Amino acid sequence: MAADLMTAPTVPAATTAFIRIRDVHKSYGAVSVLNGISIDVAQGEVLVLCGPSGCGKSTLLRCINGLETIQRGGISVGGRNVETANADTLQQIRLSTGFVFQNFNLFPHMTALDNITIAPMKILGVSQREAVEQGRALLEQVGMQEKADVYPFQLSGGQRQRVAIARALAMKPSLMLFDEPTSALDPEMREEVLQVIRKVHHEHNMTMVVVTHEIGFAKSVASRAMLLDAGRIVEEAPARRFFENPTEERTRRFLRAIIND
Ligand SMILES: Nc1ncnc2c1ncn2[C@@H]1O[C@H](COP(=O)(O)OP(=O)(O)OP(=O)(O)O)[C@@H](O)[C@H]1O
Repeated sequence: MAADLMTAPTVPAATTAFIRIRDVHKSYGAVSVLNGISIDVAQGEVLVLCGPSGCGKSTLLRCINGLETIQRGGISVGGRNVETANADTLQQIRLSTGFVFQNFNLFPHMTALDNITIAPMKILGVSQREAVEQGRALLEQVGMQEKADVYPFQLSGGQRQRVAIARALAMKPSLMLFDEPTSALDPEMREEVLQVIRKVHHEHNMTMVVVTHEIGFAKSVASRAMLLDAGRIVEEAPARRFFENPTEERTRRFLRAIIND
């Protein structure tokens, strides 16, 4: 017994990487966009990704769920290798990853509720009754229960984004990727969407990678933050330290620029 205890692994479960990114290189033709990115994200961790326009943030998100192929390196999600995955595995990785975009991408001809129920019914084979029940519960979770039968054009930007988050959650993802989810919104609407993301993380302990320049949000939710510049990691640190006391001059300059923006 004592010997077992002494030889028991000492690495805590929390350090197990849910996303493992190793030396990733990605280019579009002759243009190198990601130049050797390596980072792990643990289960339940929130990683905030920031950096100047064109530095490769969206490309990295798309590589994580296999929407883009990489030229070198490796990415695994939940123990599944993305770059060597066959079509079935790739489909599983994508289905278990919720992707929330800057511009919502809701189906304009469908109500809020139909936007949420369509994929679980068509892709997962969930019955209409169950999908509607679950859809209404998700609308309630994002504070949109009154708007189930309303079309996207009748909603504010913040409300559309909350429906988009509920739609992603309807697929019961184990990972959520957010690509600048609040940058198309005015300040008041930003806060309502950020609250919903905080709540989702809190209630589901979901692993998240969030491209955002919302410092207050990042400090309150993110475990870690990272600055990308020209496809390279400039700095990666616990979120509070990253935003309050960064090591790199490039990070300090970037943070000053977004604060003054
Ligand atoms: N499909 C594509 N084909 C060719 N070049 C692309 C493609 N997608 C992105 N790029 C280029 O890759 C670079 C990185 O783009 P990406 O969208 O990842 O940057 P970003 O950091 O998310 O920028 P932003 O903050 O402006 O959204 C840019 O120079 C962009 O023009």
